[in-house]
Formats: sequence, C-alpha cells, structure tokens
Amino acid sequence: MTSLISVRGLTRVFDVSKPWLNRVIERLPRAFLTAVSDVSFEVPEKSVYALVGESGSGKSTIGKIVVGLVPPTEGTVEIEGVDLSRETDAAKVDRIRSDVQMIFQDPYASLNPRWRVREIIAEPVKSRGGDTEGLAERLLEQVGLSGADAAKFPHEFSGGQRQRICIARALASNPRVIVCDEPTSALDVSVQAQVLNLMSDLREELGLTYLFISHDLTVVQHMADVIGVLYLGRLVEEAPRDTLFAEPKHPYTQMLFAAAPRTDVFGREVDPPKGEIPDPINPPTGCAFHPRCPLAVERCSRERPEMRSVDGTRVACHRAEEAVRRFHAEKAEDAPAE
Ligand SMILES: Nc1ncnc2c1ncn2[C@@H]1O[C@H](COP(=O)(O)OP(=O)(O)OP(=O)(O)O)[C@@H](O)[C@H]1O
Repeated sequence: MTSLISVRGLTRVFDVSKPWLNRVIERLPRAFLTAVSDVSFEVPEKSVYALVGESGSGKSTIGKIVVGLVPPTEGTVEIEGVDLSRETDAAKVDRIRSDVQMIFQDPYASLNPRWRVREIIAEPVKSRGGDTEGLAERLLEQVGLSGADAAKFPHEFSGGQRQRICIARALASNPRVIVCDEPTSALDVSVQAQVLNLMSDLREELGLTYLFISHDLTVVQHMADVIGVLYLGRLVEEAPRDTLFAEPKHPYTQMLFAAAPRTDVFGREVDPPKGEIPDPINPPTGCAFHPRCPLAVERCSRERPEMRSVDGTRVACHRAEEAVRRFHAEKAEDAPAE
C-alpha cells in the first residue's frame, strides 16, 4: 500500500514568551513550548490512522500541520508524495491541498451562522470556480440529512446534525483524506456513535483515508486501523489496532486503558488515566513519562528512549518488555477462576 500521508521528524515549537515589556520588568527569559517533537508516521491510502493522547499531547497541532494551517518548525509532511512546503507548482499545491480536508471538534463554531447551509457546503467548490448545481442537496442526503435542509441556517440544527453538515462541506471538495479532530467529543453521547458510524460508512463508500484525532481510545478502537499514542508531543507507541488492544506495550498506553471505570459511547467500560501531565515548557528529562510511570528506573530519567520494534509494535520505552510482562500478569489475575 502506498502512503497518502508521510510525516517525518515533525517538530513544532511555539514561542510562549510574555510581551517584551513584561519580560524586562519581571526579568523573565523567553519561553518556548515544544508541542510536537520528532514525530514520524505513515498513513496508507484508504486506511484510518488514529492519534490518541491526553489533552495537550500535540494531536491537534499535528492535524493542523498536515492540512497546512500551521507550519512545522522542523520535519516534513508529504501528501501524495509531495512536500507542499517545497512544491513550486501552485496549481499542484492547490489541487493536493483540496484533497485534504479537516473536520473540527466544535460543529457550533465551525459553521458561519449567517450563511445558509447551501452556501456553507458549496463554498469550497465555488471559490475554485467549480459547478455547485445541486451539490449541497446531494451531499446532505449522503450524510443522512434532507436535501431541503440546504435552505436552512446552522442554528436550526442539533449538534449531531451540524457535524453532519461539516462532514458534507468537507466532502464537497471530493477529498482523498479527511483529518478528523475529535469530531464527536462535543456531541451528546447518544449521537456520537451515529456520527462515527456515518464516518465509517463514508470511508467505505468513497475510499477515504482518515487521520483521526481523539483522546478516547474507545472511539479510536471503533475507527482505526493503526493507532499512534502521543505523550507530551512525542509518539510513544504505534501499532495496528488489534495488536495495541491485545497487548499495549508502553506503560502510558496501559495507563490510558486503566483506572476508574466509566461507560463509553458504545456502552463499554473505559478508564481515564491517573497523575498530572507535566509542564510542556519544562518537560521532564529522559522519558517525559517517567514521573508518572510505575515501572520507571533510574535510566528512564536520564536517557530518552528511541522508538524500537517489539513484536509488531513501535514503542519508545526502556521498560517495554517489563510492561508487557506486567500487563499479562495483571490480566491473568483479573481473569475469572475456572
Ligand atoms: N498557537 C499556540 N501557541 C502556543 N501554544 C500552543 C499553540 N497551539 C497549541 N499550543 C500548545 O501546544 C501543546 C499541544 O497542543 P494541542 O492542541 O496540539 O494538543 P492536543 O493533544 O490536541 O490537546 P487538546 O485535545 O486539548 O486540543 C499544548 O501545550 C498547547 O497549549
């Protein structure tokens, strides 16, 4: 399978310094926050690659870099084999850019309240001089709404319906890739599964490729072929979905699966992680997860683990083998006695 998206050594640093005068008065140094650090992954055509991690782990920043909303500080993103930041053929850049669309978390904020749904959906095509006759009506029906809804305004719809409108707008450009940034997390639990099912159906129907961003492993389990787990801007584990769920090898991924149970959108029980996320402006030395890691040894605070392959998983952990042993031991303990 060829990669539709190739992300290599992606790093994004934000200057989060206070204004110059405050720095002088308060004698503060400039401050930099590394939101994404040396992240590499490949998304094959027609597959779903999910990025998971807690808030602040850099998921949205990666999504925005992939669609071209934020430039990287270092590293490259190739779409269809082309690094758009270096490509000089403007028509080619425009065509490939329109092949990659994004759906955001908040369907309330991402629709212009003064435009009718017809204009909202057709706008990306109209702005490139394309034919918009009947386009909005056809796309609305494709996302499970009625063609007659094209004449309405966004405030006339529920959250789930608005996210369907956002999906229709993304589809208007006939994209090959959709970057989905927490597309259901602002929605009522009752409609989350419906929107996810719609996205799965559209993927099949249209042969779409998704870069799917979520903090929720259970949502990702429903959608993804391959899962990349991010911690404080770095990829710490990457594996095919079934491998990751059968045997998470990074203690952080295991923590994402553990702790107090709650029920997810599909009625299964899942658990939020424990402990404080460190300050990204002053990240811990060595492995950034070591202060929260139950398996950390002295080496973990000193030496940052490189990504390595362990039984079909890429994992950045000195203690991955020990983490796997512990995972299976705990699972065996939890299993009901015969
Ligand atoms: N424009 C910006 N300026 C300064 N810092 C930023 C900017 N955008 C993001 N950050 C910081 O970068 C880090 C990663 O943010 P990002 O939004 O990518 O994470 P995330 O995993 O998507 O989290 P969330 O789910 O909360 O959006 C955070 O610490 C965030 O505060």
